Amino acid sequence: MASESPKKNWSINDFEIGKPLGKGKFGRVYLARESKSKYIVALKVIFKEQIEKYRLQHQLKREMAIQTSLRHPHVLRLYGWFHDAERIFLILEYAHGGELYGELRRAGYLSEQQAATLNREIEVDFGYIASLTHALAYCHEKHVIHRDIKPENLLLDHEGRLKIADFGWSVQSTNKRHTMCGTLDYLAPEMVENKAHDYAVDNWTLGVLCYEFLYGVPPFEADSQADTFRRIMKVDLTFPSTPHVSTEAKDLILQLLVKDSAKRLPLDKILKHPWIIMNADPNGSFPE
Ligand SMILES: COCCOc1ccc2cc1OCC(=O)N(C)CCCNCc1c[nH]c3ncnc(c13)N2
Repeated sequence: MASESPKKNWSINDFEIGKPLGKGKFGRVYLARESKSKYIVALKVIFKEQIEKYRLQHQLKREMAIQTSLRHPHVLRLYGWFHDAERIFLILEYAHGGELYGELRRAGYLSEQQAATLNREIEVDFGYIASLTHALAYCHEKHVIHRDIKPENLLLDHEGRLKIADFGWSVQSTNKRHTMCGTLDYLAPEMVENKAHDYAVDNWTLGVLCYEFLYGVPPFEADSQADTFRRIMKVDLTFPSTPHVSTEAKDLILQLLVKDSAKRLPLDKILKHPWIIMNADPNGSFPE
């Protein structure tokens, strides 16, 4: 849409607003249609008062500049934005399948194929960990660390392909970062300690998500944030004795949930890990 047409000064009058798609920390997301082209989009409405209250103007500007510049099949497109007196509107690619979170909660946990590389139902290779790894490798190449990957920021398109949304906490990494952000469950030890951190925080989060896809709960879940904090700092990781999780899956998780960020399995090695290979399409089509 916006990528075809010349840059336009959009306004809310250019869109017909549809059903709400969900509510995030700073705004709601709506289904919407651009009136002339009938192009379906998601419109995220953020109240300026909220952004000003938490002094997040610069962060939001950085997030929008980052997400506009990213072009990857597993990164949700930000086509453009506009604002009025009270609100900022983000014009986004619409993910018809909604949040991966919903699918995980409905299923309880995912099969190893779906989590790793392949979803047999649609015979299309876009398993979540492989897709996420490709998307993160692309972001890291562009010096972007996401830092806030969690199931509610992972969306599914109409074919069930994963799309990462909400780069709200992402940063252009020039040097080690010192900003505290996000919920604790998915944060690496160096993040929860608010220490210097770099790209490897996203590798840690991949390990957390891999565990949660397979067991249905994040690895360091606890009754209080303080206890989650303690479990992350100790890397207090246990694997429930369930038959459906292979030794290879546990090996990959153990190679990602490593306290020393320099020792976490690099993204290119994840795609060559036996668990990814053994779950790849038996017809040999390797993950993208
Ligand atoms: C600063 O903001 C940067 C952009 O953040 C987002 C862009 C698009 C989003 C969600 C984003 O942030 C997270 C958030 O607002 N929620 C968790 C609540 C809504 C969940 N979306 C549900 C949803 C369903 N089909 C969709 N198609 C496209 N985008 C969607 C959704 N959501």
